[in-house]
Amino acid sequence: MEYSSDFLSQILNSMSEHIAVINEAGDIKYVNERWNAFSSIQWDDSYSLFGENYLSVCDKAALEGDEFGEAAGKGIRSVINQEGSNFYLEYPCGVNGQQRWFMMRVTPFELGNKRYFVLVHQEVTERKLAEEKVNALAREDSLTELPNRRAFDEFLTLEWQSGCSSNDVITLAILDLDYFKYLNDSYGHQAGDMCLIKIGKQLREFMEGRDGMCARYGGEEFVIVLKGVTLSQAVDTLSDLLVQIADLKIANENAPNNSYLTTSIGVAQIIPNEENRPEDIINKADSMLYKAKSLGRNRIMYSS
Ligand SMILES: Nc1nc2c(ncn2[C@@H]2O[C@H](COP(=O)(O)OP(=O)(O)OP(=O)(O)O)[C@@H](O)[C@H]2O)c(=O)[nH]1
Repeated sequence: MEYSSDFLSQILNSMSEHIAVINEAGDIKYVNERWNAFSSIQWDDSYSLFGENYLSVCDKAALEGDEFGEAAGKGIRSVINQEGSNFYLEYPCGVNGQQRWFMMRVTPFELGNKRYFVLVHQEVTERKLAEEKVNALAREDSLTELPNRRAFDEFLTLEWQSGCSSNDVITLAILDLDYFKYLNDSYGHQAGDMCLIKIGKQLREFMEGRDGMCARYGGEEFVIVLKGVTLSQAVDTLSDLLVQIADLKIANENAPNNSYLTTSIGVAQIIPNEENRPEDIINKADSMLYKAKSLGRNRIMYSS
């Protein structure tokens, strides 16, 4: 069955993707209506790039510091030079002041001994936003809405990497609520949950204006990373936090040490280097926490 060029062009124009075809030199030889419509929103009514060289457009963007322009130019050239059979790239694009995401796919074809390349730009904003949401949820503790252990591990690993070159000291505090089991047993799991939410709020407030992060490490354990502070500054400020938590006067009347909830804190400080690892500061702070617990709780112990 033969198709007229009108028939084929109607099909291409009915597609929601923005389609352009370039030759081996990168010259744009065809664009569909969606491409034109999108170009007119992005630039102006008359400009569609038709007749221009797409590789030059990418190179120009790259020169202006656009990393996606650079990646697009490299990827398209890799297909033209037959280093890869196809290429795709997801990239952000501001449209009417809104951030949108697109995926560009490059696929080659041959016609009359000439090689051409189809560039298909498909909008993927909805999927990208959904992915961002899932990623954010995977790093958040659903009860306290604090970053969770995964987020903390990622943060500490990144800080360690940058600390290895900057030689900046990292302070880690591990907080463990005292006799929390008694609180649960006395007032129920629901009350325990409410208490963890309150502690989460307190830690968020504590971190305001400070460089670092706090997270729920698990159960009734929380972590705080502080940057740019000396050990004595960290101990002073964390001692205040210890008092603030006690001042919440969360009832824990059956606890062996106090009639309201207290916390124990272990603090450690390390300058990251090639020989040490994030686990080292965790282990150090953890052993300080153990010491604080064994010395009677409701206290802070630290190690440089
Ligand atoms: N309500 C509530 N309880 C939790 C949650 N996660 C952990 N817990 C409770 O936290 C308690 C921790 O108990 P333990 O590890 O014995 O520690 P503790 O009673 O705080 O005693 P010390 O740490 O030795 O001072 C357990 O009763 C857990 O069930 C949570 O998300 N919600």
